[in-house]
Amino acid sequence: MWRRRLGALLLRSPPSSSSTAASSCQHHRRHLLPSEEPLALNRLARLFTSQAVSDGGNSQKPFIAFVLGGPGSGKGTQCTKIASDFGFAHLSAGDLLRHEIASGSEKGELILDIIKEGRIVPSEITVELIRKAMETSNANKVLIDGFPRCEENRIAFERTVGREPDIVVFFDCPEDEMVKRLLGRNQGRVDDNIETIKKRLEVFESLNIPVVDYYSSRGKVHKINAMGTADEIFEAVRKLFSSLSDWGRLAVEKEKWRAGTGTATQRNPTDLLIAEALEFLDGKRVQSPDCE
Ligand SMILES: Nc1ncnc2c1ncn2[C@@H]1O[C@H](COP(=O)(O)OP(=O)(O)O)[C@@H](O)[C@H]1O
Ligand SMILES: Nc1ccn([C@@H]2O[C@H](COP(=O)(O)OP(=O)(O)O)[C@@H](O)[C@H]2O)c(=O)n1
Ligand SMILES: [Mg+2]
Repeated sequence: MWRRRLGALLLRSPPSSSSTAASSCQHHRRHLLPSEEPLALNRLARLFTSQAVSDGGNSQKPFIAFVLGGPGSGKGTQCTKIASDFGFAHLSAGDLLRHEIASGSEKGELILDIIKEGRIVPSEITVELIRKAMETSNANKVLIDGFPRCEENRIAFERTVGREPDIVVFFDCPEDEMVKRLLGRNQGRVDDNIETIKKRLEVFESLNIPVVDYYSSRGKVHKINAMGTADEIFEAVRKLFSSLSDWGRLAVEKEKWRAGTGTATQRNPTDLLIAEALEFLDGKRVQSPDCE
């Protein structure tokens, strides 16, 4: 039985319902470059797991996922679900900016004017809000929702925080669907009107898609088709994060095994299981007679 379960786990391909941007992109095909290097899944998964089991959230180096997509593509909705099922802190750049407006600060007035016009707030303001929120949350896994919106955002983040994200999740949604969702959002937002929405869509195409292309060329983008119900979309999202978590556990076992717990003569069923995982992770096909 354990063998059958292991076989099923091992033979499952790496994230399947999402895809790296190199594969078909229904709504933004023309923008996305093929990945220059494949996503280093083992390394990524190991990092995901080691952060997930780190000691009480004191890690200095959280696992960072940027969550991108056009306005109304469902970033916020999906982030809430990921945070609740996978233990991420959810930092929404837009929410941080709106809190700053609500605080009545001088900066808040400038931010309000920019948001009303659908433009992008200066990077130093947004990056500083995100940096503080990361520090305060002290989380070991962080979703940064709606950021970076432009190359300037991206460069400012990487300079200030000193690193790139571990993955980028991109919600791919057709424009007419985004407009429909935004007009129905009904949260009293100053920017959910048709005039500002048009401007936001232009800004998305001209400034945000280049950021997706950049991370795509770095092999970091997982594209999710954002059409369907929120629950259907979350099934694809769940598979992506579950794969990272499953593969991460196997990678940890591999390291333990390599550290010397199993020799050929001492193998018990657990050692065999780990040996199979080892072979698979090393890129060899596992002979698993209990599975098809
Ligand atoms: N899959 C979906 N189908 C229909 N409506 C959705 C879906 N996902 C989110 N929504 C709704 O669309 C609006 C925009 O979603 P939101 O998560 O705020 O998107 P974003 O953060 O990308 O702007 C919200 O009113 C939300 O309830
Ligand atoms: N990185 C960011 C994120 C948001 N913003 C501003 O905040 C507005 C709302 O962002 P948001 O992420 O809440 O919007 P949605 O895409 O979720 O609808 C954007 O249109 C920008 O004006 C920004 O300037 N820089
Ligand atoms: Mg949002």
